[in-house]
Amino acid sequence: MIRFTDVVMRYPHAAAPAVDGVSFDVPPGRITAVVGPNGSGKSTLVRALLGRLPLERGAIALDGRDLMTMPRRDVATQMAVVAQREEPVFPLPVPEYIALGRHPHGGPFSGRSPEDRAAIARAVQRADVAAFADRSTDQLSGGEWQRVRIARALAQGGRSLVLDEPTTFLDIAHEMAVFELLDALAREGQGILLVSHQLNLVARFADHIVLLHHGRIAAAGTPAEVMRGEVLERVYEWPLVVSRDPAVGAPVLVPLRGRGTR
Ligand SMILES: Nc1ncnc2c1ncn2[C@@H]1O[C@H](COP(=O)(O)OP(=O)(O)OP(=O)(O)O)[C@@H](O)[C@H]1O
Repeated sequence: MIRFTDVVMRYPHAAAPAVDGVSFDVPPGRITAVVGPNGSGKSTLVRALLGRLPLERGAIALDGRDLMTMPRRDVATQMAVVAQREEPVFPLPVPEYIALGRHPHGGPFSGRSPEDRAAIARAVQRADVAAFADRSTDQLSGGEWQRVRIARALAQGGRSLVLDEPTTFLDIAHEMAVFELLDALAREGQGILLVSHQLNLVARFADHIVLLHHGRIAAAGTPAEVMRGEVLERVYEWPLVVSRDPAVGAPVLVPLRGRGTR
């Protein structure tokens, strides 16, 4: 489980914190989604998990241990992260890139043990990237690269999986496949932390939604509790309505045309 407790984060020389007093849990067996407008602090929380930015205040615990002082290799065996952006410094064959996910688990031959090979094969199958196995990472479309990065995180394994906008660049079928995959992983017991702008899909798949606004939690709870028109309209500063989609039985947000017109 990942636990954020009163987390405050500030970029160097910034007047205001990017994350300001945020507390929530990412328990096993659940999809916890963090949503909010551009610049609301979502990726900054992920940067903390990656150890890229220190906390000004508060704490982040990973399965009860202080994440900020844990050896990064220990962190990597328990939590896999698909960051928002990542360009490989040099091209790698796709299977070798995915095998990097096994690196924290072993020594110099990591990626080659029977256990590693099984984890990699399963990740390739679940992320549906077998078709790119003979390519290198610089020969992929944006969506294909995204899926290969998800495969690397699945190969890495661990009890927690963190994904920052994993369906950017994906077409409808592959986007749905990723949400279905996250749902399956959660039902198998993984704790999923998902940052996404896809509010309607989040409302269908997430168990718990944390809505950030200017670095603070504007609302948190079940999709029905957070997907309320007046809350979302205030946070996103755009006229919208929230209704219930009879086809899928989940709240659905419809942005309206033009500011102030209904
Ligand atoms: N490297 C940085 N240096 C200074 N300020 C930054 C830096 N990265 C982000 N910020 C600021 O911190 C705040 C939170 O940014 P963050 O990237 O966490 O937003 P976000 O919610 O992930 O947005 P988006 O939806 O656009 O990805 C914003 O005000 C942003 O301008």
